[in-house]
Amino acid sequence: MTGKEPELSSYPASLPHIGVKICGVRDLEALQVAAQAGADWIGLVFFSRSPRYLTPTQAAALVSSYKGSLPRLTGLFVKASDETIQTALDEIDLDILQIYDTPERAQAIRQRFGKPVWLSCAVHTADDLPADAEFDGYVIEPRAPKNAANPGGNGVALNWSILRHWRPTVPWMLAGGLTPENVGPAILQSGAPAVDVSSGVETRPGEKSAELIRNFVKNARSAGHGPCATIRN
Ligand SMILES: O=C(O)c1ccccc1NCC(=O)[C@H](O)[C@H](O)COP(=O)(O)O
Repeated sequence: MTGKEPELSSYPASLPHIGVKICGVRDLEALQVAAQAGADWIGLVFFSRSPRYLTPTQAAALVSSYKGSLPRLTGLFVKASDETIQTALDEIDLDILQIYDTPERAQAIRQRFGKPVWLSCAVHTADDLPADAEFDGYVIEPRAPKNAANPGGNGVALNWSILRHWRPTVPWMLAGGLTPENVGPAILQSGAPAVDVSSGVETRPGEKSAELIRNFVKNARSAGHGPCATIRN
């Protein structure tokens, strides 16, 4: 596909609840549990250095082995070439492309593939928050630690309060270091309309826990009944 504007509304501006993305899903149990717990998106990591990596063929097989109603499928790409993205799309019908790259490159990907693009933004202070741009969503994450092999999935948390008064016109979600225990305070302190988790629902890198996924979704949704989250939705 070339030069197409994305048609899908990929994001939760209209969701009646706090949006939840379970990222780095690699097996059928995690997919089932996430879907049945009510996750809005699952993330599939197409970056070979990640412990959550799936080849496009593996990802397609995983998704087609689940017979229930699927959350939206988000594919994660790090500094990926058009060819890498096209290879994934040839195998699996991703709803959203989550891009770790420059805004310019992410914009080019959006135009090239005609899919909604979420730009992953590495943030340390409020000055790092992105200005409004032509994206379908932002994933706001902490900067990766200096020695990290991957730009995300590191279990490191942001100072959530820097987001409290941020009002982008583009929908966004909070990621980084979230767990079933801290997701409620994170939503209330940041005002995030949606949250994204990977290592916080794992027993070790790449191994998702059914119990932690269920608790994460439940606690995120409960936090959504608070006054701060109501304002944001
Ligand atoms: O999860 C990975 O291994 C990964 C690799 C390369 C790019 C992104 C990756 N993960 C992104 C995410 O899972 C989330 O967007 C986010 O960073 C949450 O991570 P965590 O702190 O582990 O909850």
